[in-house]
Amino acid sequence: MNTEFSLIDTWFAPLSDAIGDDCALLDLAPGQRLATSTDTLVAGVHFPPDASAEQISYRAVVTALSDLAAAGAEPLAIAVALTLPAPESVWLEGFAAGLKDALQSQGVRLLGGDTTSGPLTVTVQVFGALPQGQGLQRSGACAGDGVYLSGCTGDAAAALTVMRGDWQGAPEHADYLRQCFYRPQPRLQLGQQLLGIASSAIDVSDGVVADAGHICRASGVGMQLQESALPLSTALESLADVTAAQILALTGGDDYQLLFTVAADRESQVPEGCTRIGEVIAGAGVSCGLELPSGGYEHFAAAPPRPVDDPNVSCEVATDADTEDGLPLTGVFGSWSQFVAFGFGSGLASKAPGTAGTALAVPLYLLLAPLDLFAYSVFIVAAAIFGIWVCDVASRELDVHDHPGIVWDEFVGFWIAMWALPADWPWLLAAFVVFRFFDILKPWPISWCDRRVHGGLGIMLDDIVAGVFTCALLHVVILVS
Ligand SMILES: Nc1ncnc2c1ncn2[C@@H]1O[C@H](COP(=O)(O)OP(=O)(O)O)[C@@H](O)[C@H]1O
Ligand SMILES: Cc1ncc(C[n+]2csc(CCOP(=O)(O)OP(=O)(O)O)c2C)c(N)n1
Ligand SMILES: [Mg+2]
Repeated sequence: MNTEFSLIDTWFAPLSDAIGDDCALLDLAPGQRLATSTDTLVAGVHFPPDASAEQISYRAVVTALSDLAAAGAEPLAIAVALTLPAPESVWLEGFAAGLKDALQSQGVRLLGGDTTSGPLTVTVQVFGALPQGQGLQRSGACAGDGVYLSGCTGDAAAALTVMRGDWQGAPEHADYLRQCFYRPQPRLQLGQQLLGIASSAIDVSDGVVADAGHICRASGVGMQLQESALPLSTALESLADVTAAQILALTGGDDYQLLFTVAADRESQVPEGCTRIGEVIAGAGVSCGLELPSGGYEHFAAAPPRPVDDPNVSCEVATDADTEDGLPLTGVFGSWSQFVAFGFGSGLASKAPGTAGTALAVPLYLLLAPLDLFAYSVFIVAAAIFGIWVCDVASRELDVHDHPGIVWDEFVGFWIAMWALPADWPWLLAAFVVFRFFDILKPWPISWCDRRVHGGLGIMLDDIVAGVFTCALLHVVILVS
């Protein structure tokens, strides 16, 4: 009978010489650093409920090890916590076989774990070693660095659609895609090779754009990605619509490739097989030629993005709306708050939406310029308070924080910049240039507002401060000249 302890003795103890005590002891060589990380997989959330036990355990181990790859650490050992509804021997045999396969193929020891009854859930903690003082992190990317991707993305997300029965288009690729989902290769060797080369790194679990966003937030930078540079597998290329394939490669998670940045003088050292897909820029957020309505997978998000419904036609992230250049128009114009937050459409510019929004703020300013200073001040305060609310509503509706197309903040920032300045062209031009300078380069404390303040206030505050700085600077110019 499979009770808790007999189950452990039967299925897990044979896989390890460290099992049996309250704690496992792991010796590290002198001068080494421990890298450790924990990840949980839940049936129905991380893998289809009908996945085999062998597929589940193998995938749980390799996806958890992927975090060591992202740190550049050498994998040493893992611990596995298993929650399962019933201790069925056949299932446990499969689970132990997948676990053994993963331990052997990845060269790690099983240190121990925990076994409980409940809904099927697998948690894997991984332990790795790094040379003293080294380790790749999400922070460290600098403007001018190249953005690189190891291998192809989008395949695991496409696999999910195949498994759901939503994609019949490419039966010859079905096995390849299933392998991508259930047996991703954690890029452990590549991660170690990147120590001393990459300025930042992350593994792609949530999706390229979402994970690029994690690097941007941790590093205080922005990224410009080129969708045409994305490597696509033959399976993904077989999608009739190349834009749908690119959106899948940008937003589909579960691929466990590495996304990393490299300073210009090290780019020649980037190992083969990695593709330059963009550049780190000053500012914040990730942009690309395609407007993506969602930033990738996030637990508890109102509607987690499902990659493809019918890839031969289009991509789900774009199918719930009439699209133009991949942008869901109903997503933007479906509510008046989005229409306003997107600067009456000016924020839809595919290049430099912030600058496009500021450009529209200029003629709007000319309409306001006849107001006396008191009325103008009241208007700006009202526009700022209204902006906090409307940007919050729009970003919640779109499920993207600080979408680059939201430019009401640029309107208000520019109007603040022009406060009490002469309404003629030299000053308009000066305010435009200086405001864009502050808003794009985000010197402290603008960068702090951008990263640390959230919601509608977070969207507005950095532009308000940039506007105040611009205004102050131009008034100093008036005083001294
Ligand atoms: N419940 C938690 N308690 C403590 N730290 C957590 C918890 N959940 C996530 N974290 C930490 O938050 C960070 C981001 O988590 P996550 O995005 O899941 O990373 P990853 O993609 O590498 O698994 C990691 O440093 C992780 O250790
Ligand atoms: C059945 C099923 N539906 C949807 C997905 C897609 N999915 C679920 S969680 C996730 C993101 C990665 O999981 P998370 O727990 O965030 O991993 P971490 O980033 O912590 O490594 C993705 C893309 C999936 N893997 N399986
Ligand atoms: Mg995690």
